[in-house]
Amino acid sequence: MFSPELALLAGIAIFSAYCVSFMRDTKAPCPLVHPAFPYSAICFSWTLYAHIPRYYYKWAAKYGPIFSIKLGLQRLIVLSSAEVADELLVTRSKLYSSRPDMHVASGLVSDGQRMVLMSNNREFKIARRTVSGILSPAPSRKWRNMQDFESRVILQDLLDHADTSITETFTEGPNGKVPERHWYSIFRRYTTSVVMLLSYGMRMNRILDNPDLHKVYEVMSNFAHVSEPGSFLADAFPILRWLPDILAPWRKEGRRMHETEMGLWGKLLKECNEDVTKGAARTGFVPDYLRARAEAGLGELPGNGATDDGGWMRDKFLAYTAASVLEAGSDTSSTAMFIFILFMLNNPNALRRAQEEMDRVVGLDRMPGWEDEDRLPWLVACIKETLRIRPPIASVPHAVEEEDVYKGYFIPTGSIVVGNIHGIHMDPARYPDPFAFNPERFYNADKGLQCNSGPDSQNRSNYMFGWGRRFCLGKHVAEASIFIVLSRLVWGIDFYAPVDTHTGNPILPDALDEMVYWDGAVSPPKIFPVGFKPRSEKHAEVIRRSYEDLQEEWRATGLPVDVR
Ligand code: HEM
Repeated sequence: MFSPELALLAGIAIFSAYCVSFMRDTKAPCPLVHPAFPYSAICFSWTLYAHIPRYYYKWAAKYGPIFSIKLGLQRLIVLSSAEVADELLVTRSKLYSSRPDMHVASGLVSDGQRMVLMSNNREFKIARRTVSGILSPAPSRKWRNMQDFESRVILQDLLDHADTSITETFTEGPNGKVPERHWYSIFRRYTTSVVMLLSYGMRMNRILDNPDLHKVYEVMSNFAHVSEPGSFLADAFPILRWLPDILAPWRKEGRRMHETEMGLWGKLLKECNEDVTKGAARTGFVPDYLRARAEAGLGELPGNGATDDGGWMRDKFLAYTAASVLEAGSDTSSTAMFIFILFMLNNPNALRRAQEEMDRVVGLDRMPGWEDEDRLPWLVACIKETLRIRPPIASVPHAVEEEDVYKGYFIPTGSIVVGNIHGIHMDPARYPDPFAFNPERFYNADKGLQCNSGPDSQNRSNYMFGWGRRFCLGKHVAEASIFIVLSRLVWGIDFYAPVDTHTGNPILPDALDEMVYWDGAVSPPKIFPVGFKPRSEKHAEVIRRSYEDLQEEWRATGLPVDVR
């Protein structure tokens, strides 16, 4: 996204070098100013702009729980202690619940209809309320049936996959594309299928030769790319938005991407509406919504936004709200799973202890279920520690709707306020010896994964789901997925890294090395080879039988069987 703006770079680089500095304010004494800030020079190169989030937690260690950076005309305030983030993003959430103005990603690419990027306006509140209706604690349990089914598919897929990721050479595709035969694709199919089921009542029943799945990944990957901070100068310098088309290549590109997205999200909605009109028994957020809308006499409702009367979402708004659920729920959850596998391989004693606990509590004859969660405290502690030490999302931007003063710091309207999740998780006051992978800090025989991850601001084991009025809507679905998939993995599958034939050591990325992870809002580890085999013949038999039975269960629900 950098190249279309090259022509403008030279002049703007000089301007930005001037602009990139720690915040200077006139209204209040501003201890946020660090004139000696050594990183200003780095920011001279605009290409490094997008990489800034990876430095937040390091800067927090140096500059404290609240500091600010000025990037172009944007002011970024980074919150790196749980107390400060809770105070501003939760207690004062009335002021801090908007999103930064992303001209290209939100305005051009999403036509202003993408919920996750919306400011705290009427449309956003309508979307959030509607989506809560399917994702809050009670309704989210309804999807557990599908999470159970899809997690059984993962186990069979991993057995079939075996050493493929070790014996074949895989390289990461463009835009972080995952090769479809790599083991990452098995977990990604699961998470994408779960969100497709709950959004549209559709499943992704195959990985290979599945253009629909690839289309979803392509659109999600493009969107992730355009919504990264620093992708477009027009986001940071609003004056550029006035340039004519010939000098504003991002405009054409943004509109083109909007057409591509509507080719997917708009098409899914249209097909769903046709099914619902024909009386198909499809269930999920969108089909259920369309049925309710039709019953209210609004079968046809093209256009953007919501109706004045009743607040019914029009078609494009509905399509993008479902897209937001798909985008927010897919790669986030699979990233948590990849990170768990990486840390467990780096900490074999912790993994062994989790397997021993599993054998004691669950045994060989059946897979674990959610009812076992409270009886698997060591596994739960390992998952919690993984999510603490390397959250799938490192930071989230909110925007300030009205100026505010906090402990003498003046916070102007429009500032971007970043909840530095990774920084908070590395706060030694909260988590002593934060760089040590130590599940003991969460080991508690009485509590399951569901405990303490929010939104209760006083008592949280992690901050990966964000804060306040923008707190992740999919927390319950995500935690249920993470537990069911990882518990079944630990129960039934031995996973291992390839071994260096000369040294006899495992070939494994260092889970604590920053360079091992992709940049971006969601940052999974770069692909790495892992092999999978059943922990015993008995485990293999249970997995195979469960997979065969499952095909009948899919038929009974009217959903397509797995195709391999
Ligand atoms: C491990 C998995 C997940 C993580 C780490 C995660 C994390 C987050 C974070 C950090 C935010 C922004 C919070 C803020 O601005 O303060 C968010 C928002 C959101 N998440 Fe999740 N999420 C996950 C899974 C899911 C799932 C499975 C779904 C849906 C089924 C989902 C739906 C959403 C939605 C719709 C939003 C937008 C909320 C808004 O803008 O108001 N997430 N998530």
